[in-house]
Amino acid sequence: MDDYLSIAIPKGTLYKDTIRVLREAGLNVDELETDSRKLFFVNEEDRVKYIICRPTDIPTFVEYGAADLGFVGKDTIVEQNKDVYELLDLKYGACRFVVAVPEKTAQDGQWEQMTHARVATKFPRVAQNYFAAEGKQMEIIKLHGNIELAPLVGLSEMIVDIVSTGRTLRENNLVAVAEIFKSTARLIANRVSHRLKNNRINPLIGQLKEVVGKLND
Ligand SMILES: Nc1ncnc2c1ncn2[C@@H]1O[C@H](COP(=O)(O)OP(=O)(O)OP(=O)(O)O)[C@@H](O)[C@H]1O
Ligand SMILES: O=P(O)(O)OC[C@H]1O[C@H](OP(=O)(O)OP(=O)(O)O)[C@H](O)[C@@H]1O
Repeated sequence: MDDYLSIAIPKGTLYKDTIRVLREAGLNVDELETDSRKLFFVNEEDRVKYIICRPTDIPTFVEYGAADLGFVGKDTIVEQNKDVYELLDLKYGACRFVVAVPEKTAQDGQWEQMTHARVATKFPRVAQNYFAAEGKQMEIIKLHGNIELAPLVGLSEMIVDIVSTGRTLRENNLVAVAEIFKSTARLIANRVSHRLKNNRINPLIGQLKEVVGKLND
């Protein structure tokens, strides 16, 4: 194990806020702000390696130790249930897991009687656990995106998905009928790195805590 700290950064929705908190925590992230297609950067001065990943792959990189640390949504952590250590709630990337149904189904209360409906989702474990706890045996249909499409075209009766502003649901005539849990971005660590690189990781956690505290004042 070398003395570099490797950090997995999610592309997409969480990218900008992640870069921002790292910069404010004192790291030089200039290279990550260029319009580049490079997926791996090394900053020799900070002795940090940056790995640019798909958000859903972050827990895998961290679990295997390809990255010591990762930034990822709580939704993804819960869904994947990997053997990683959750260190910090970063507060940004706020969204909610909901069950949503077509407006009409919500209005006539039909969805509450449904015990064997089809549920489209990107998060089968979350959906399965939720409905099991409700005593409902739904058929979970795994999709990889644009989940809101499923009820519109008859693929499913309902969906389990994350909602932030609610715009996507509204524009597709869907209504949230139950909240499963709230999610924000988290800092996760590989279990071995967390022990062996604590001299690098602990100061960064301290800095990040301060940054997150300030951003939420
Ligand atoms: N609309 C949103 N508002 C706030 N946070 C969101 C929103 N959508 C997603 N997130 C958060 O950002 C994380 C990454 O979402 P993003 O849409 O960038 O990637 P993805 O398409 O889900 O991942 P992948 O490309 O690996 O399938 C989510 O897991 C969630 O925590
Ligand atoms: O409430 P809103 O602010 O409209 O945001 C919610 C949307 O954001 C996420 O989609 P994402 O952009 O991750 O795309 P995806 O459908 O491919 O997962 C989520 O799956 C919703 O579709």
